[in-house]
Amino acid sequence: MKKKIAVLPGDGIGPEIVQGAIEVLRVIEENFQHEFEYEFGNIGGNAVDIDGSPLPDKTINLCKNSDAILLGAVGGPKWETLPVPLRPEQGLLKIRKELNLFANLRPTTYYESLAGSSPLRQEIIEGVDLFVVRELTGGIYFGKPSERTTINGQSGAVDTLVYSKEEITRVLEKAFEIAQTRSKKITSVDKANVLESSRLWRECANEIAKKYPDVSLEHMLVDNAAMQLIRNPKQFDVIVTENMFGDILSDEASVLTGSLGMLPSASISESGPYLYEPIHGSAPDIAGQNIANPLATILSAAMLLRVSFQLEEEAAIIEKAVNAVLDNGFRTRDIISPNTKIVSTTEMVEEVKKEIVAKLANKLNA
Ligand SMILES: NC(=O)c1ccc[n+]([C@@H]2O[C@H](COP(=O)([O-])OP(=O)(O)OC[C@H]3O[C@@H](n4cnc5c(N)ncnc54)[C@H](O)[C@@H]3O)[C@@H](O)[C@H]2O)c1
Ligand SMILES: CC(C)[C@H](C(=O)O)[C@@H](O)C(=O)O
Ligand SMILES: [Mg+2]
Repeated sequence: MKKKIAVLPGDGIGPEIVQGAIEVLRVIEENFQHEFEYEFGNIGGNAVDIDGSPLPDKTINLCKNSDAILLGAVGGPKWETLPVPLRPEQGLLKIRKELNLFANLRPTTYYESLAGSSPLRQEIIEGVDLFVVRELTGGIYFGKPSERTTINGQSGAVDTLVYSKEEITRVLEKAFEIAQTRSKKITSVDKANVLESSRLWRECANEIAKKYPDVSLEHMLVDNAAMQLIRNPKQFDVIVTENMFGDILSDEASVLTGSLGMLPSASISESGPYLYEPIHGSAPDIAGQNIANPLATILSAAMLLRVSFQLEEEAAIIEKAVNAVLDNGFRTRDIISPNTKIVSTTEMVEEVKKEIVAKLANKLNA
């Protein structure tokens, strides 16, 4: 099968981790007789430098004409003082909006061998398996006005949190569908004690819940949810929430697995193409040193195979290989713990590739 993947490495550690994920995809191609075509595009700060825009038209066209998109991360100090339209993050927000990627799926899985890398006690995180569904194209990230202004003669600023019923409903529907395939429990997170948009969100959730009688719905205020995620994360299965709450809670959830460098994501629309990226950023503090953890991006590539290309076996073998590499004690610095072996980004990628090949050989010999 020939499929086209748009590859947007972005900034900071983006190119290093995306390179790793592509190498893993190539091993899958060779061993499963697939053919993927990779076409590269600029996004973020590098696109500002090269094309004068954080999301050039040619990148949008490339994405629209591909079967799936793999993205690294954008941003960095170099571009922080640019005018808003030229900020790297604007490129990311715009591609999400252009492709109508309204639901961002962020699974958080417990890895037994990483228990020692989490600041939380093993009994708290053991067996955690939660799935954040984050609304991605609405809310305070996109509401207008968003600008500097004058308030009572003083300089001020305004951002606008706005949601239509349709925007809320479609992401909630998606979350209920996902919950039906898992343990049939949803926690809808909001701030309905304060925000009108959250009260609408809660109403919509209650309405949709009637269509899914097999799924149990609970509501939780976001401040409590942030605390419960650390106190007792195993109470959660699917968490559905609006854009900014989902951004914050999913970074928090990554601590349960041991590191931000472990969490993949898929951003989906009604029609595709879908976009896959790690949940972390461009990590300027460690960029260019070959020490970043490539596993979140490799796991994002696995999600791409599963969700966009329906290649379940191929996705699963990548995930199993990642597990095995961790079990074998290989660690980038962010997940180091006693009695493990520190490896570089490229060495970690090599270990994952070796494990995939070894697993396939074992299967053949079985
Ligand atoms: N999706 C994206 O492209 C995305 C997401 C978040 C932040 N950003 C951007 O990234 C830049 C840096 O933001 P930040 O520092 O707040 O967040 P960040 O996620 O880049 O980094 C936070 C911390 O986690 C570490 N980290 C992140 N990914 C890692 C990995 N794969 N391996 C090892 N350590 C890792 C970093 O070294 C840093 O200490 C900003 O410009 C921000 O806007 C982009
Ligand atoms: C870089 C930023 C715009 C982005 C977001 O807030 O969505 C990031 O934090 C993420 O989680 O993908
Ligand atoms: Mg984020």
